[in-house]
Amino acid sequence: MLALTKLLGPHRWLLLAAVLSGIAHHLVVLASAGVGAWVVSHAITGASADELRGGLIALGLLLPLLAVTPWLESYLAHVAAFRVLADVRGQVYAAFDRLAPGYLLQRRSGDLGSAAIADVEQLELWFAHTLSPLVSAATVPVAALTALAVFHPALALALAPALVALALVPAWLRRRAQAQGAELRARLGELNAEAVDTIQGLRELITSGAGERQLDRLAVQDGRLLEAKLAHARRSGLEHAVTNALTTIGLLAVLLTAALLVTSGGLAATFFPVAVVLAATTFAPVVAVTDVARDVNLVLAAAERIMTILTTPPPVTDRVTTPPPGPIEPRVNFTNVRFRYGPALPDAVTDITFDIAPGETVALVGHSGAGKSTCASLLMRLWDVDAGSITIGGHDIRDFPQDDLRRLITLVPQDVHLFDIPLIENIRLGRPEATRDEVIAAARAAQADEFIRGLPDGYDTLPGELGARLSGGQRQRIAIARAILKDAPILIMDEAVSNLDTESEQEVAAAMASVRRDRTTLIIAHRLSTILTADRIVVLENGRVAGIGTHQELIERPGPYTRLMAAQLTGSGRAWPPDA
Ligand SMILES: Nc1ncnc2c1ncn2[C@@H]1O[C@H](COP(=O)(O)OP(=O)(O)OP(=O)(O)O)[C@@H](O)[C@H]1O
Repeated sequence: MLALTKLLGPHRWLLLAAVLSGIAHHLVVLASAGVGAWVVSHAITGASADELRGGLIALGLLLPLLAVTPWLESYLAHVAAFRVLADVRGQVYAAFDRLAPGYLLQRRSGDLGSAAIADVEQLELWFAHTLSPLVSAATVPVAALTALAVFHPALALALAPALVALALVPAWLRRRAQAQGAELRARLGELNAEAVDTIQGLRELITSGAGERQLDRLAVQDGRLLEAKLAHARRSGLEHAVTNALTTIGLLAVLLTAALLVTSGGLAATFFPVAVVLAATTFAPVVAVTDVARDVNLVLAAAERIMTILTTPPPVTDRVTTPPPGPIEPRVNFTNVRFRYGPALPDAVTDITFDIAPGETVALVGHSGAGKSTCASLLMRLWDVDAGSITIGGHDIRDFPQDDLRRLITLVPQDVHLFDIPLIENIRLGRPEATRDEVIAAARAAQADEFIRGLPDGYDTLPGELGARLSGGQRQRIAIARAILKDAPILIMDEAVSNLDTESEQEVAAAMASVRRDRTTLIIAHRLSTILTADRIVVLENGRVAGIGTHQELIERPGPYTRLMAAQLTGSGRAWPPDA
């Protein structure tokens, strides 16, 4: 609950105004019901118009408030809630940005989507529909009990046990409710993740004939969610039944006590309806809050998931605010770098030492899991090294603010993500202020201009409309165009592993040659043709450097490189030596 108030931020005053309007509303209901019952009971016992005037005037004043206060409460609570929701969503996206990708890689994208959208939406229930009724439920009965005690203390005493019992119901079921709330939100997150996974992997599922099995997995997740919902509904139903029973018992107790008091002369008969109406009205805010409070466990679970994201420390933090002075020479040095992904995990890379001279292209090669991507991630400072150092132009990369470091480096990933905005904007992500002509020039250099012009709307085509119609090679050329446009002095390329057709491969190779020109380049290389065009090759084996040199130097020494080449050539069915 404390976490929820922390999320309020500057909107707490608006919510306080909503809460005060809610209290005012319930007090007005209480007062008008009491006064109304008083007027009616006096009217039927023959009171004169003069005697009724005070009550009627009070009713006349109370009626407009009866309409205005609930409207005000609902309006202010919703405005506050929607503003808080927008703020929290912004904080969650900012946290994703801060935590990417170290934390995000460990969570499934559907589950994160669920946290960013559904969990945040769930907070509306708390801010717009629960907080104000909760405060009213705590204050209004006290006022009603006081009013009843003024008529006769026995009436207040008759009502009090039911009210106390009602307040205890949520506490009685709290632990069960909390566990169910956490379970339900987690199951929903899992189902979301499974659904997103299924949609993203549709092509693989269809081509591998595994669609049915995936549907079964989805059904299992769905079943788990259903079970969690049923458990939640059972507890919620029990709470509802107990609340109803206690309300009825409380009302009967007041009725009975009032009747006994009237017959024994302890209470004027005209106050009998007033007492009963007051007692009935007292229960309204309590019942209203137990109604919404039944789902508060869901809100608390959602808030906890959100707070986990907001409070997770980022994998890297800036230790400086300004970059080193002067021009930075694009020379990269890895010196005795060691890194592991978690305290309980083995080293992913150990004692890595190599350098890339300005304008040089170094290819990182090695078996899957050898540590190639880890080296590239460390250079981009997605994680910090555990030992050793990485420098650019002689400056430790930790001595650059992250934004400045990432301006020096551009990445062409294996599988480029295209946003559903026109292709021209997708390329422009490399440099948002670039003109259309500059974008087209970059696309031309990346061998992407021709195929883009061939699309229905050319550069204005939306990738979403194309579905999966852009090939891997075409996507990669768009990423290369982005990189050319960004024009950073250091380039990291993660070459696609999947096979491109020969034509596509030649076009990608030409695009790569164009983007590499005059840039310090680190390529995670998978293709022989790429390896052969590198100035030098760094061979990684089990997270360690197993050889550095030109292709010629490396093939002259039988070792990890020759084994790797032999394995690759056997796989591709090509003859050895490759450069023959
Ligand atoms: N996010 C991660 N969390 C934990 N371990 C990881 C993570 N990423 C990589 N590893 C581990 O670190 C080691 C190096 O992996 P890395 O991805 O750098 O290899 P790679 O040579 O790039 O492989 P590939 O060619 O298959 O991408 C491997 O043992 C891998 O299992």
